[in-house]
Amino acid sequence: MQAESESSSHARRRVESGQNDTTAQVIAYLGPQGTYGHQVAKRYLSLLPYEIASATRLESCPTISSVLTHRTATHKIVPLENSIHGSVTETLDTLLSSSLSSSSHPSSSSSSSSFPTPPQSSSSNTSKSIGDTLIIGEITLRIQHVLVARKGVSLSDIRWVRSHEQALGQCKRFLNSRIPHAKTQKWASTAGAALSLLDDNENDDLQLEREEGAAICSRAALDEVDGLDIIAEDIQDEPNNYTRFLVLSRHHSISDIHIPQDHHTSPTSFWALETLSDLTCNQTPSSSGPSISIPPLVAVYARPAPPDPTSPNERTPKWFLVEYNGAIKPAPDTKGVYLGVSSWHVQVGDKVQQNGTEKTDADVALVNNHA
Ligand SMILES: O=C(O)C(=O)Cc1ccccc1
Repeated sequence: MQAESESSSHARRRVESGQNDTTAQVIAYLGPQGTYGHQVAKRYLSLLPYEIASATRLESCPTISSVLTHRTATHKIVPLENSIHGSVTETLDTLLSSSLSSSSHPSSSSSSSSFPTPPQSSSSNTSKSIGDTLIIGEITLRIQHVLVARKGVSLSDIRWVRSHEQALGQCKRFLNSRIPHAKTQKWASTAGAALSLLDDNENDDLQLEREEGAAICSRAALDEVDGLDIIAEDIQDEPNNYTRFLVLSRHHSISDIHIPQDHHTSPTSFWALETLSDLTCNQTPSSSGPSISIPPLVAVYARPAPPDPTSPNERTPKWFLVEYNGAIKPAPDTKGVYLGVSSWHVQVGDKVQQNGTEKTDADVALVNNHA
C-alpha cells in the first residue's frame, strides 16, 4: 500500500500520541466481495495513510442499511446516486430514518430558527446520525455491467435476471431489447445475485430454474467465483455510467480526517430535514415581507416519510436529504440533522469519449453469442 507523505506523518503523530486506536479500524461496505461497493472500499483503503491502512480491515455487510447502521465500523461506504438510474433509495431511507424522527428531533416542531451558522464543534448535535459517523468525502466509480450465467447457459436460455435494483435500472434498454420475456428480480447486491446462481439449495419462492437465470454484476465479481460465465458485457444503457459513493467516518474532527492529496474539492454539506420549510433561514422582516436566505443548494433528495397518524389525510409526508454548497456546520438552534461535509472527491475510471451517437443494441457485446 502506498503511503502519502504529508498525511502519513500526520497520522504517525496521532498514532504515536495514542490519539487513535488504529488496531480497530473497519471499513464496512455492501458485500459480498466483488460488488461495486467492495471496489470503492478497496480504493478508499488505498488512499489511507499507511499506518492507518495497515490496521484497517474491510467488512462485508449484507445490505446498504446494515452498512450504515453498523455499530463499530470506523468507515462506511454507501452508494448515493447513479448517473442513469438516479438516487439509491435504500441509502436515502436509512440516512433519513436513522437521523429523523419526532422523538429524536426536538427542533422539528419549532416554527422559526436561523440556519446553521459557521463552525463550532461538528459533533455537537449529531448524536443521532448514523452511528456517530459523518460524511467526509466521496468516490465516484465508473460502472460497467456484465450479464453472467452458469457455465453452458446462453442468452437465449435466459428467463429471469436478478441483481441490485440499481443495476437492473441501469440496464433496462438491454433487458427490454435482448431478453424482453425475462422476469427481473431485485437482490441485495450485484455480486450476491451472481453467487446465488450457483446455490442449488437456495430457498426460492419463485421456483426459478437455475439454468434459465442470469445476474447483472461487475466483471470483478467473477474473480471471486468459479462456475459462471459472462454472456454479455457492457450492458448498461450508457457507456458513461457513474455511481457516486459517500464515505463516512468516525473521525469527525477535521484534524483527524484524512484528505487524500490532490483530491480537495469545494465542500458540500449534507442535512436531513423533516420539511422543506427548514431550508429557509435568517428571516428578517422588511416592508416587502420576510427576506429568506437559503444557502446555495446542490441537490434535494426527497423520500416518503412514515405516515403521521395524527393527520392521516395529509398528502404523503416526505423527508429530505439536502446537499448545500459549502461547509455549513451545525449551530445549537439548527433545524434538521447534520450528516457531514464531503470535502474531497476521487474519480475512479475515465470518462468515455463519445462521438455523439446513441449506443445501439449492436454495441452491446455478446459473449458466447448463441442468441
Ligand atoms: O450491488 C453492488 O454491487 C453495489 O455496490 C450497489 C450498486 C449496484 C449497482 C450500481 C452501483 C452500486
